[in-house]
Amino acid sequence: MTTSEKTVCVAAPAKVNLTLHLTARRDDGYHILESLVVFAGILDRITLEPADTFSLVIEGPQAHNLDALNPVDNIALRAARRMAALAGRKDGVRVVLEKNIPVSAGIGGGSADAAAVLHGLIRLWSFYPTKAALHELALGLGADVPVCLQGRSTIMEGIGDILHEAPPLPGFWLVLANPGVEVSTPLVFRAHAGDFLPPIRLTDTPRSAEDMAVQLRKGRNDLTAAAISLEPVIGECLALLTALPSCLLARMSGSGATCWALFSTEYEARTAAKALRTAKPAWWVAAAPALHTVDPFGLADSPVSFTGI
Ligand SMILES: C[C@](O)(CO)[C@H](O)COP(=O)(O)OP(=O)(O)OC[C@H]1O[C@@H](n2ccc(N)nc2=O)[C@H](O)[C@@H]1O
Ligand SMILES: Nc1ncnc2c1ncn2[C@@H]1O[C@H](COP(=O)(O)OP(=O)(O)OP(=O)(O)O)[C@@H](O)[C@H]1O
Repeated sequence: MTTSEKTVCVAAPAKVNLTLHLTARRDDGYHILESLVVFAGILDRITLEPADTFSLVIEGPQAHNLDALNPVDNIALRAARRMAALAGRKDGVRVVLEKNIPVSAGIGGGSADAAAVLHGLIRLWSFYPTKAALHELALGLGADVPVCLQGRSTIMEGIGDILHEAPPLPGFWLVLANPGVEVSTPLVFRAHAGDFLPPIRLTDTPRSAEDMAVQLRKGRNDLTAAAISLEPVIGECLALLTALPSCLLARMSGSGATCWALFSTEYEARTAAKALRTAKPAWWVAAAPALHTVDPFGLADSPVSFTGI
């Protein structure tokens, strides 16, 4: 655990939607969805230090993509302020964010950061809100924050607020590829044609990565066509991932543009990632294991870099 007397270090792993079925649109514009979510060993890292005021420092390979954002609008800082309000605290916290996850990429980087801040402040402040209060705070920050807070393979329903434990899943590896375009989640939802089909769930507990891929193949990401209509390069990304040797299945995550390819082994995933990096040197490409249960403090301490490089 990277917790000294004065600082807490927390991991914020990327979220990956293995399926994303939209089943309805609410009057307020939000969509009812059903999604099988896992986490991948690609992380932002957050360090929290006690301070009189709230401040944020962003570093790491993806930091420049947040340069234009006013720090007070950063979801990590918003999460900290709301937690302080819930705790009735008058002091602040200094947040250091190591940004490794691409921004506006469909793999929940901001949501993961927010969830990590909440975990970290619970520890730093020894403040234990009720489960209901914490869930409400998380959902108020964004639809993906509750699942990130949960930090384990989950079937997500409602607008992202209803969470069920996923069936036991096998170990597997992912290659994540982002073709270098930021995609706005609201714009992708808006571009969705509005046809709703029933969700396709895993029928049996998958015995292997291959078995899981066979079952997932019947499932969908219902935002794919909308995202491709906004950024056609996502179609190319999916085609290249699908064609990688040993790839069992490729799909888009969330509202894109990041797509994933599923592999049985680390060796296959790393070999495929290397080939894709050679073909597309300007893209962000990472090989990562699926993490079925996230220990946000233990993972932050991991000697493995988990930064996607
Ligand atoms: C698409 C997913 O990434 C799947 O995991 C999430 O549902 C999106 O989660 P998120 O980025 O945390 O979403 P929010 O920040 O709450 O919402 C951004 C925008 O996405 C759209 N949105 C989001 C979630 C949802 N269930 N229905 C929606 O229509 C809304 O237009 C909303 O204004
Ligand atoms: N800490 C943060 N990390 C990333 N984006 C942030 C952060 N704070 C605020 N944002 C803003 O949030 C928006 C969405 O960013 P994020 O990287 O979370 O998108 P995403 O991966 O598509 O999320 P999701 O998959 O949950 O829809 C961007 O406009 C970005 O400027």
